[in-house]
Amino acid sequence: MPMLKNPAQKYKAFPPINLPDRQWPSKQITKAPRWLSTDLRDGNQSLVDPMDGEQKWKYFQMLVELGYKEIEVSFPSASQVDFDFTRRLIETPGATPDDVWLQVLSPCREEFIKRTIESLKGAKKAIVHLYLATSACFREVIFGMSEEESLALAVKCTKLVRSLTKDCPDAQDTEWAYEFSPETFSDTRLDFAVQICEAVKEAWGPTEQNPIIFNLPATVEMSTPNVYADQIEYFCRNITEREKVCVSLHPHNDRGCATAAAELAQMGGADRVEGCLFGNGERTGNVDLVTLALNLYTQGIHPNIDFSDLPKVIDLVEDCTKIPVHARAPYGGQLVVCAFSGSHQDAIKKGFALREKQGIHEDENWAMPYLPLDPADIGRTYEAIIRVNSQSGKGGVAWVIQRSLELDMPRGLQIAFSRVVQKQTENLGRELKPREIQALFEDEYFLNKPSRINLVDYEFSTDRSTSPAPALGKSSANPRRTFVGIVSMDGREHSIRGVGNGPISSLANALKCIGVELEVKDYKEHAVGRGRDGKDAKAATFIECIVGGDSSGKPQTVWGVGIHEDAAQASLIAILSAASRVVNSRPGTPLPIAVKNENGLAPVANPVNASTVKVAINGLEQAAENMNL
Ligand SMILES: CC(=O)SCCNC(=O)CCNC(=O)[C@H](O)C(C)(C)COP(=O)(O)OP(=O)(O)OC[C@H]1O[C@@H](n2cnc3c(N)ncnc32)[C@H](O)[C@@H]1OP(=O)(O)O
Ligand SMILES: CC(C)C(=O)C(=O)O
Repeated sequence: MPMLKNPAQKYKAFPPINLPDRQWPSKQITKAPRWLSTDLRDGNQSLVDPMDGEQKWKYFQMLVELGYKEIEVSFPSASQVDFDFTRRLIETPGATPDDVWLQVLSPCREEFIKRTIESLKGAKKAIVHLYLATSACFREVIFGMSEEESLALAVKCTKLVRSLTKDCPDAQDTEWAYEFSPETFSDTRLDFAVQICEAVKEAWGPTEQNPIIFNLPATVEMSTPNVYADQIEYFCRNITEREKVCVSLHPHNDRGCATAAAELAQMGGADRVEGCLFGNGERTGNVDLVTLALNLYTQGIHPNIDFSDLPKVIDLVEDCTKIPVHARAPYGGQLVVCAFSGSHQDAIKKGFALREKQGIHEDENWAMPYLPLDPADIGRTYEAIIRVNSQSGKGGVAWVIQRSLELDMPRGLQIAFSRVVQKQTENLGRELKPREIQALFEDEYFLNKPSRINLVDYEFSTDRSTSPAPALGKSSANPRRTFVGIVSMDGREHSIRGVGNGPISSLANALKCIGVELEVKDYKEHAVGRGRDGKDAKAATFIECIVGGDSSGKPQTVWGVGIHEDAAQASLIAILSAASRVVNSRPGTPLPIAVKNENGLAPVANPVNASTVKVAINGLEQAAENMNL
């Protein structure tokens, strides 16, 4: 059947509440409400496979650890599992902390109420919760009961609970509280909701110290959240002896507005909120207690619930409910602290850099583009924040390399490497994981494998008679340097020689002998790793080179990266990394090399083996001492 052309013939708009002097819109939430977790009741009753005793046990312990002080643990008259679970919580020494209230639910039926209260025998603190239909729809459809009959039943059952609990001489070991839910409050004539609660209040006889809980459920969410807030404010203003009443909310999420409804209704005067972690519960679920708590937290109000290790909570909830937390669920969803898109990544990276630069302590002043909460506060790692796919830009790639290798890439290198990543993400048609990006970087710049070109042995000499010329980062007073050495390329050794203003440029010049023409354009270095006393620190060098020209004759930019304990060696490695990339970019591998031995040095033909590599390293270490970059 198609959707109706005129839905008004079937569905009626929810009428607004006549409350012209409503106060809640200008109120602010300034403290955490009393929380009631109904994960083990409303959450559990809506699962495909309700939790068994062991799962409920684990879940209860987690709720206690998180800081919940009121927990609806069961519907004891419904099943033996629920009854036995309630008994286990009471009978197992230490299972229920002294400051935790066990709440149980029962319909307004005498035999069910008796069984329910039987399940609570010996509890330290217990809340008996009854519910009864009060809305016209529910009364008429479920019971065929008038308002008067409904009120009479509520009073009768409340008196029964009272006689079996706080008035019962045998039940004095327990501190009793009572909760009544007019169902569905949000669709009940407001004056009747107040009237039935007045009657129930009188029947129970609450005190200021032990107020009666009126839980006002949006059993089915039927209106915009402002209407619920109006209803709650109306109730709070009209119920008498307000100081003896705790007004509780129980929003469901049929319209997807449960969080907003709970927040606006607290502004309307409510004291307490019932819900489930990650919004589990009937149909679209109960209001999400995680969202509510962390919404408060990000307003600077501690919710009195500790979500420092949210991933652990998610694991247990998913394990017990068999319902995965949605990837986009507020705060907990896998993707909610991740940025894939370039501009988001760029903003977040800059935000973290600024925090570091300004020396802002991790516990202070959070002002981060796109991230309303510091992921570290809820046990989420920064590694997961920026993820790289084809929508990502240089900022995200740079973030990953920064966090994995501690390399602060120059902007030009970020741009160059992000093209490599982009190509790979498009080729694979998927996200690249940080370790894959790291591997791609190490591979691209020869950080974890030998370069195509390696130094076997070499030395520098200084020619003080040569007139000085400005060199990169050098004073013009520097003498000319000559590089003479042996490099291996694809297993063949070659003697090379070059001159320049310093070691970098003389090596670059020498590489012409093997057909690689590089002009060093820019050079940056920084320390990596902060070992004690800087001892374990390494130098990372980034060198930007201009290469002679591609087939169209256009000069190309090539970056090389070198990392070494010694800064001088790091820069030579960076040059070789750039040179190897030039060689790699040429068609055919290994290359037929046109060796230009312009200095008259004969190529050395023996291939590289382990011992020559060792010689190369020793040679580099020795040479470093003499180097003046
Ligand atoms: C909004 C909520 O979440 S309320 C909580 C809902 N949770 C549950 O229902 C889970 C546990 N429930 C159960 O195990 C069963 O429904 C039981 C044990 C409570 C009752 O089982 P049964 O007697 O077989 O009845 P059934 O499951 O068909 O429930 C409907 C009956 O409950 C009655 N009922 C519904 N709500 C209430 C209430 N608040 N007070 C009294 N009776 C009620 C209905 O009128 C109906 O009675 P009828 O059979 O005389 O017409
Ligand atoms: C029992 C009541 C509070 C309930 O679960 C509801 O109305 O949704």
